[in-house]
Amino acid sequence: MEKISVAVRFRPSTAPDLPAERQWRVEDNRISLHLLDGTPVSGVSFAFDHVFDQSSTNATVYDLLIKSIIHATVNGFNGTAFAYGQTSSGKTFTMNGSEDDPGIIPRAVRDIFHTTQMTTDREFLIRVSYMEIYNEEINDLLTLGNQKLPIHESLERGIFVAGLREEIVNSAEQVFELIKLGEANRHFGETNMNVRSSRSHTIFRMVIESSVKDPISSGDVSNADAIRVSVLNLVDLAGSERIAKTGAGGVRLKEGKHINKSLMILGNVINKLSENGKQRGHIPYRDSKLTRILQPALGGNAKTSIICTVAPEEVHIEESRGTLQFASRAKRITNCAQVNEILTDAALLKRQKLEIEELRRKLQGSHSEVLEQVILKQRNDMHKSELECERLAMQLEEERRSREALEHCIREQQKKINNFTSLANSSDQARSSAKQMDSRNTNDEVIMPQEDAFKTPNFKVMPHDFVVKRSNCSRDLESSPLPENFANVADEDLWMRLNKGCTTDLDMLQMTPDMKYQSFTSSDISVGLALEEEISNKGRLPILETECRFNKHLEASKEECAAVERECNLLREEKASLMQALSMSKQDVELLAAEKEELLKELNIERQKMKDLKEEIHVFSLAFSQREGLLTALYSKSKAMVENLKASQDVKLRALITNCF
Ligand SMILES: Nc1ncnc2c1ncn2[C@@H]1O[C@H](COP(=O)(O)OP(=O)(O)OP(=O)(O)O)[C@@H](O)[C@H]1O
Repeated sequence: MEKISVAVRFRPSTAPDLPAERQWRVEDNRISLHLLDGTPVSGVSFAFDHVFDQSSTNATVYDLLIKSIIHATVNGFNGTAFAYGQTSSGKTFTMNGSEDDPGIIPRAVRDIFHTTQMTTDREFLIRVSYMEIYNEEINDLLTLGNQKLPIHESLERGIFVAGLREEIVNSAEQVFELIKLGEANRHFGETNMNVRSSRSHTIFRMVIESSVKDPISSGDVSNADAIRVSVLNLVDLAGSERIAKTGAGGVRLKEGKHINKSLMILGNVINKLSENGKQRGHIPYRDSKLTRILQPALGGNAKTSIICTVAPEEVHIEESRGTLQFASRAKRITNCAQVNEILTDAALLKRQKLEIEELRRKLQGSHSEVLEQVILKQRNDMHKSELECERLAMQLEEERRSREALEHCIREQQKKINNFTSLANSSDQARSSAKQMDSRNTNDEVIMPQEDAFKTPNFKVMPHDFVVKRSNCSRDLESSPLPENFANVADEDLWMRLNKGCTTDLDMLQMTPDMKYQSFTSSDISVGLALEEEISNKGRLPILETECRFNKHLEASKEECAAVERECNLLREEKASLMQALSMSKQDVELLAAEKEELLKELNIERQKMKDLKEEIHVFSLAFSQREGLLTALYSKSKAMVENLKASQDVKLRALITNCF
C-alpha cells in the first residue's frame, strides 16, 4: 500500500506587475496565502510531496515526481500521472512542454526506451495509444473521425477501451510521430482564458510487455513465459472553468459543461477515496468515463502521481484554493501497486509443464538417490555374503580336514585293535604250545616267532625282555615323549594307556637289534599269561571308549558340515536375487533419462515457436506502421486538397456573387 504522490506547480504569472492584495508563497513543500503585509491568511496553507514554484522547469518536475513511476512501469507496475488544474494553469505545458523544455510525456517516452535498452535480460514490446474524452465520448486520436469508443471490463484485461488502436513502437521518434498525429486530431479551442485551451481530457497510454530474454542462461526458466504487462497513463485533463471568465458560448459552453461535470465526478471520487475505509461507501467511478478509465490509478493497482497546476494571479485565487483542496484530499488516497504478470493459456501450460518437469527432476533426483542407496546396500550385502561364503567355505574345509584326521585316527585305532587281536591270538597259540611243551619238556626253551617279536610289543614276554630304545630324536630327556621314569625302556601298551588313546608313531621307535630268545620256566609263563590277560583286558576298554567318542564326534561334524552347506546355498540364492534387483534399478534409471531427454526436446521446440511468433509480430507491426504512415500522409494530402478545393470554390462563389451584383 502506498499513498498517491501529489505535487503543486505554479506557472509564471501572466501579470507580474499588477498590484495584488493577496499572494501565494512557496516555502519548501508548503504553500500558503499571504496578505500584502505578509500576514498569512488563516486556513489557506497546504503541504505536499513537492511544490514547484514559478521558476521550476519540466525537467525538475519529471525528475522529482515522475521518473520513479516510469521506471516502475518498465518493471511491470501500472503507472499514472495526471495534471489537474483550472484552465490556463499550465497542465498542457507540464504534460507536453515546449521545444526548449519538453514535458512529462516526451521525457517519459525517451526514458522508457532508454531504460528498456539498458535492461538487457528482458525483451520488450511497447504499444502506444492516444485517446481523448470529448463531451463524455471517447475518441481515438490515432484514428480518423469520431468513433465514440465504449469502455469494457474483463477479467483478463481489466477496464479497457474497446476498439482503441494500439500501435507497436520501437523508438521514441516513432512515438513522437504518433503523438503529432494525435495532437492534430485533439480538440482545442480558443477561450478568453486560453488561446489554445484543451476541450477534452487526453490520455496518452503506453503498454509495456516484457519477458525474460534468455531464460536458460539467466537461470530463470520458471518465468520464461510469464509476461509482465504494465500500463502507463499520462493524462492531460481539461481545465475547470468559470463560464463567466471563459466567456464560453455555443460549442465552448457545451464543452465547458462536460469538462466541469467530469471534473466534479473526479473530485467526488477523490473525496470518497480520501475518507477513511468505514465511511467511504460506494466510489462513483462509473459516473464518468474519465473516472472509469482512471479507476485503477485511483485507489487501485497503480503507482500514481498528480500534479496540480495553479495560476498565481490574484484573480484566480478561488480556483487555486479549490485546486489545492482537491490536491490535499488526493494526498490521502492509498493505492496498492503490484507487478502485473500475465500468463497466456500456452504460457500457463508451458509454466505448468516446467513445474512438472522441475518436480519430476526433483523426484528423479531423490529416486536415483534412493536407487543409489539401494544399490550400495545391495553391494554391501553381496560383499558380506561373499565374505560369509568364504568364511563358511574355510570352516567347511577345516571341518573336512578334521574329519579326515578323525577318520585317519579311527583307521589307526582300527589297526591297533587288529594288532591287539592278532597279539591275543598269538598269545593263545603260545599258551597252548607252552602247555604242550610243558607237558613234554619243562626245561626246554620257549622259542618266539621272530616276525611277531619285531612287529609289535609282545605282552607275553617279561617287561625287561621286550624293550624299545628311545628314538634318536627323543634321546633328550627334556623333550622325550616317554615319561622319565621309564628310563631307557618303555612298555608300549602302558605308554598308550598313559597317553589316553593317542597313537604313538611306531616308526619312531627302534627295536633293540639283537633280541635274544630266552627260556621261560613254566611258572614264569603262567605268571606272564595272567599278567598279559589282565593288561589286555584293561587296555582295550579305554581304546574302545575313545573309538566311540570319535565316532560320535565324527557324526556331529558331518551334521555341522551339512548345515554349513545349506547356509551356503541360501546365501548363493540371496546373491542371485540381489543381482536381479540391481539390474532392474539400472533399467529404471535408463528409462527416466530417456523421458527427460524427450521433455527437453519438447521445450526447445516450444521455445523456437515462441521466437518465430515474436519475429512475425515484429515484421507485421513494421509493415502495419508503414502502411499507417502512408495512409496518414494520403489523408493529410487529400484533406489539403479538399481545403484547397473549398477555398477555390469559395473564391469562385464570391466572384460569382460579386459578378451577379
Ligand atoms: N510553467 C510554465 N512556464 C512557462 N509557460 C507556461 C507554464 N505553464 C503554462 N505556461 C503557458 O501558459 C499558457 C497556458 O498553459 P496551458 O495551455 O498549458 O494551460 P492548461 O492548463 O493546459 O489550460 P487548458 O485547461 O485551458 O487547456 C500557455 O501559453 C503556456 O505556454
